[in-house]
Amino acid sequence: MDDFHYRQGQLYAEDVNLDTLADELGTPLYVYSRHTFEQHYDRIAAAFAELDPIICYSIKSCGNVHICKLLAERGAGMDVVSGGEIHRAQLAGADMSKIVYAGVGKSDDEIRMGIEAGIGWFNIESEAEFENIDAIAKQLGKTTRGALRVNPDVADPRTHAKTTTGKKETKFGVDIERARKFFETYGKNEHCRLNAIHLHIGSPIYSPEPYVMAIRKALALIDELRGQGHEIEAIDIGGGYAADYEAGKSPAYDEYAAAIVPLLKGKGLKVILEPGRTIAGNAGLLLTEVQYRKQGGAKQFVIVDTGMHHLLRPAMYDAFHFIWPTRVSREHAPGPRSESMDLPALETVEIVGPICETGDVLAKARSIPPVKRGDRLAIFTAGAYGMAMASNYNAFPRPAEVLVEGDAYRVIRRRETYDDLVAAEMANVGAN
Ligand SMILES: Cc1ncc(COP(=O)(O)O)c(C=O)c1O
Ligand SMILES: N[C@@H](CCCC[NH3+])C(=O)O
Repeated sequence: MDDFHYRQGQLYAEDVNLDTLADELGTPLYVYSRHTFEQHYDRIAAAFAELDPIICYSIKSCGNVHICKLLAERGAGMDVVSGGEIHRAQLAGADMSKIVYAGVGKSDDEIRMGIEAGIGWFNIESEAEFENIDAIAKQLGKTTRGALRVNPDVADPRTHAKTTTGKKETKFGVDIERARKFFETYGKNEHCRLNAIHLHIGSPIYSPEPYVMAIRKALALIDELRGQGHEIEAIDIGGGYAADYEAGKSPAYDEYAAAIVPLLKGKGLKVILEPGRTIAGNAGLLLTEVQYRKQGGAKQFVIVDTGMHHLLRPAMYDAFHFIWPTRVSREHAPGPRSESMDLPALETVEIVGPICETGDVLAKARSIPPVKRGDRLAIFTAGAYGMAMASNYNAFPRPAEVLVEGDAYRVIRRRETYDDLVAAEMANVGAN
């Protein structure tokens, strides 16, 4: 059974009734299922088991320390993109040798932090960055490892322009031609040993084909480099595996694995994966309460107590999130989650938040069962890039996060207060 499911018309996370939870903890509230996190991690590990990969959970998708900890305890490494994420991984007790660190703008302090922590690989995005890492390692009297991020110039046509990273014209990585020169120039440097290739082509990638094309290009490059005497130990194939925003739209892990594993088997390469969304997406939802109803022209607005400040994806990428009340009548017990649900007595509404932006829309022209002030709605598949991208815009405190474990739950991040909003500003108040 899905960990988020309806029983007699009431929404549960595992064995916890979400209306009762909202009565206790208030809304807006991010709710995660521990079981879903564990299942997703275990399933992706099982699908790729033949390769014995390092699965580096991409912290940026949902970085709560408690979540990182439960995945680290299952053996996950971590994919990080900043010093702050290294800090989170350290607090979660992750094995530092299983940390990969990507990002085009790593600062000197962050590089030092990574080297001193003993991370597995820096995923290197440019020549200037490589030189800097090598120089800093030398100053510290240490060695580290580098994986060159190669931009294979492939993309999934269904991936939003703002989240595709595998095309030539993005800021990420270097193209294959430059990669050859990169190894020629830096392949023998000692302080940062360049011995791996990194790919990350975008997110979400809805079919295995773009991975296959990218990996084929990377393997051809690795053959060439090995032919020239370079030792290549690892290939990091990145993240991007889809989550079920709408039922049945994303491939199962086995489908990705069936296409990818045969390409990489027996190649003498340590394989690294960086899944984020596919582990966290369906493991979380955002609970919200209807504040008001309002008519505007021909539109019926349902105004809720959350919005783009807590879940930016609809405003930023026109992303679809299935939204449904926490209490429904039998006829509205949700069937397949999709944009076009053919059920009786639905109402077409705009679900909007309280932010002073016209773009603060969670769902446009969406059919849902009729709701009134005080009813609660669940915004599904919000575990990835939900709380992680939340802000305090308009000085709204961010929601609490709660982790459900069977019939129990733990608040893993308390709700912010108004004092939290100004805490970092208070030190010098009155000092000028
Ligand atoms: C380098 C890198 N690795 C991994 C990920 C995780 O992607 P996803 O959450 O889609 O698996 C991202 C984000 O897209 C990324 O930039
Ligand atoms: N943040 C994005 C995707 C980009 C992932 C980071 N490279 C999302 O919500 O879907």
